Amino acid sequence: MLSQMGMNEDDGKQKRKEGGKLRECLADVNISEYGPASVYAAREKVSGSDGVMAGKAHRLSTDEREQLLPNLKAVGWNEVEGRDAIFKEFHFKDFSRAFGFMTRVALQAEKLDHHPEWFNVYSKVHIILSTHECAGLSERDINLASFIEQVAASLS
Ligand SMILES: C[C@H](O)[C@H](O)[C@H]1CNC2=NC(N)=NC(=O)C2=N1
Repeated sequence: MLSQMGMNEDDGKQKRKEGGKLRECLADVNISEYGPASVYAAREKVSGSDGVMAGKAHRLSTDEREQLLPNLKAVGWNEVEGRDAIFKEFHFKDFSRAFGFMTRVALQAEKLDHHPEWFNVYSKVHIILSTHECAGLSERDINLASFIEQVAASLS
């Protein structure tokens, strides 16, 4: 089977080892905490009667930006030219850690109902955050960026 895929026995062992690393990266992720029930419960908790997330995301004011953006810029986030959004490129030791990072962020994004725009190639992850509903940066982006920084720090 391995030879059909152009791999030898050692390659197979390496792939199995890397797969184990991915499982390691996710070992402390409590999936049940992010299960569908808790996702909808979380939305229920914050959404109004019409099911929309409470507090429509408003674009950050100038004062809010002056207060909130410097901390993110200090850890490598940058404003996107020509768009009201922020961007950061993350580098990990290998694909397993990069994908473990994305998995944890994805689960939280689903729980918050606020999702990143992202690109992954092997150990690199590019993330852009902006709020589609207000076509710009909102507090939801700041909150998600803060969560993303915590996960990245735990996998560095
Ligand atoms: C229907 C769904 O709740 C909305 O489309 C959510 C989903 N995730 C989202 N993610 C982002 N980044 N911005 C949004 O406005 C947004 N809206």
